[in-house]
Amino acid sequence: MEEKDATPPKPSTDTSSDWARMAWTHLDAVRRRAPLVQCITNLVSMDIAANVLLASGASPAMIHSIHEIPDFTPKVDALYINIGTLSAEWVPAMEMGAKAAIEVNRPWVLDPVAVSVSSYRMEACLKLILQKPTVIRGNASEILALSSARRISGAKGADSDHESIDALDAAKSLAKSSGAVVAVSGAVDFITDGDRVISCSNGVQMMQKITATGCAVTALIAAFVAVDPWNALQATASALSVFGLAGELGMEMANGPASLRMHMVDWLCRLDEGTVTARVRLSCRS
Ligand SMILES: Nc1ncnc2c1ncn2[C@@H]1O[C@H](COP(=O)(O)OP(=O)(O)OP(=O)(O)O)[C@@H](O)[C@H]1O
Ligand SMILES: Cc1ncsc1CCO
Ligand SMILES: [Mg+2]
Repeated sequence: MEEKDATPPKPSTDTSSDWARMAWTHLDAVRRRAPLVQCITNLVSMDIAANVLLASGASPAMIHSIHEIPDFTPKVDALYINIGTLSAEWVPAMEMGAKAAIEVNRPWVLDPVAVSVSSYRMEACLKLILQKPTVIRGNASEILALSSARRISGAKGADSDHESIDALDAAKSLAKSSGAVVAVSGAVDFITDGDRVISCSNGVQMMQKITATGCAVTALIAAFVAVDPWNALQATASALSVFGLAGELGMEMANGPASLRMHMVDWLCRLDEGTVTARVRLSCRS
């Protein structure tokens, strides 16, 4: 990452236009500094996550072998861990990666995909959370389950069975118990550190019809937090809003989920200052 010490100026966040300006500042910093984001992520998400990171200006690396983590992870700007296609050989890599990132003071971000489907997954996640993730981003069902450390009935596989607002209290409580910023995605995204809550209303419903959009936005959060690690709450909100805005603009040109995916990635690359500052919809709730 170039200009390693140049963090974005801390934005004032009094009005919605200040929040939108903040989102632009973060996106601009990602483009200028091209943070290296290591992804230990599921097999479904690898392509879309890498393309979303590249289009946004970051540098993705899908590297997950325990034989490479000691050499590679200390050099990255952020680490992204996603348990979507968890199996026995991935767990040690995730634990080793999180430990390595923490040792060199790099942010790391967790996506607890389908945490409710098995005790194995829940236990793996709870153990990872002991390694102090900077951010946890999940859908409402995932955050509800993780916050209570219990599998919830009725939760589907990777998709949510709840509205994001239903998981807001759970998100606050998980943020307080884990020390992480917690983001719940959905029609409105909520981002909280346990006290403050930011809401983001960018995005379109059809984003749910593209597999691994949630995984991809968590990867993007890692890139945004890499350029502003001391303001993880704000950086996470910026990433969600920029991603949602790319979805809105993409939807204007799309015929369905497959073309939305393509246009969304194009828009992540094309977004300019005027569009971001005019169309990002972030606000402080608390
Ligand atoms: N109803 C909706 N309206 C607008 N945007 C939405 C809606 N539902 C989801 N999104 C957006 O889609 C993206 C993915 O969120 P979602 O909650 O679907 O993640 P997820 O369930 O973890 O996805 P996956 O596991 O498939 O990766 C987020 O950017 C979110 O803001
Ligand atoms: C569909 C699916 N199954 C495991 S991971 C994944 C991608 C969305 O989370
Ligand atoms: Mg998910």
